[in-house]
Amino acid sequence: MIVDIVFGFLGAGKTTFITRILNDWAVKEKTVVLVNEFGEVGLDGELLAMQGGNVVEMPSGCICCTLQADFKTQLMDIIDTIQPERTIIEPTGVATISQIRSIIELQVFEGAIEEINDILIVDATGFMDLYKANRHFVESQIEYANIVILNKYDRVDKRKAMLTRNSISAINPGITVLTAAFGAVDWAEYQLALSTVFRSTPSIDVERGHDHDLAHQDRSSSPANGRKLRFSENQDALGYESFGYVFENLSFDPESLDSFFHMLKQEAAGMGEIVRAKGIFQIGDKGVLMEIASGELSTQPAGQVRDSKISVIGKSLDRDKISAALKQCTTEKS
Ligand SMILES: Nc1nc2c(ncn2[C@@H]2O[C@H](COP(=O)(O)OP(=O)(O)OP(=O)(O)O)[C@@H](O)[C@H]2O)c(=O)[nH]1
Repeated sequence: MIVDIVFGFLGAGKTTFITRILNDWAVKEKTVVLVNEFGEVGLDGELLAMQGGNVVEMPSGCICCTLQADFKTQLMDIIDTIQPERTIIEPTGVATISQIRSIIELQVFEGAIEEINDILIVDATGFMDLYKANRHFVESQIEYANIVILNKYDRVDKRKAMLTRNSISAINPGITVLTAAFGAVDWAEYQLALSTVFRSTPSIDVERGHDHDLAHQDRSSSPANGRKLRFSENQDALGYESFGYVFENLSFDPESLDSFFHMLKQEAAGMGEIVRAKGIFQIGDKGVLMEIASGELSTQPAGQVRDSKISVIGKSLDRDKISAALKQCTTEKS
């Protein structure tokens, strides 16, 4: 089995790239996608399953620290029961890649896993700011990567693109950097880059990147507002906190939702510093996916939605304000 670890910061485009692998590269049948999300309220698994992917979800924790044992068991289970040719792992946007590698490289997987590819998705629009704010985290990601996909290339000018490329090369000289918009790489170029990777043990100090004692503390998980609204929250060592809601049997008003997401995006609205937000909502008999990533709001149809849900990640989140504003967007399902 080949294992592809598709990692990268929150909202960089990991799910978008994996969707490309499944749809454009025609590897769907023999591939399992193992998804681990930052917040307890996960959406990526559902979105990938909508694409017809064979998805295994590991929400509420991080496979690089709190869920290490579960991750090992899950991987063994996938190998024993599904026997795929390829397993694509999408860790949380704040995961430490070296910890994930150390599990996959355990003796118990010897013989079952022939190749491990570390594919880093970089958001070209936000890389320089992220690097300034979290230097060690970014350096460890780039030093561990076999290949970097510089995504969101459609949203940067030539100067910024060049600056970002140069910074990546300065951290890991010789690493292949492929550019992409919406994860669309040239598969021949991609495969060639992976086949020529020199697989050595990275020389980074793994303890630098991520404090595992502090990482992803689950602060509480309590039911709120009865049957219709389930609430959960989570905190990470990089300083990001997350919380989410699952809305059972509620429909949403599209205009109120649109205003809510516009407000969420503006720090001045007092809801906190939002790094990532994504939600799928039922609007009448339709579903809609609304997201904030790299400061951009996007909305697209999402097919049939079972339960509406939202996950918000950022700093200094005002949960009361956010949840009050969200409640204003709901309507009873007819
Ligand atoms: N303009 C632009 N938007 C993109 C591109 N790639 C992804 N997006 C959008 O960026 C947002 C985040 O993409 P995802 O693929 O969900 O990112 P992710 O890394 O899986 O996000 P998390 O799992 O939440 O960390 C979505 O709204 C995508 O449609 C791109 O190349 N250009």
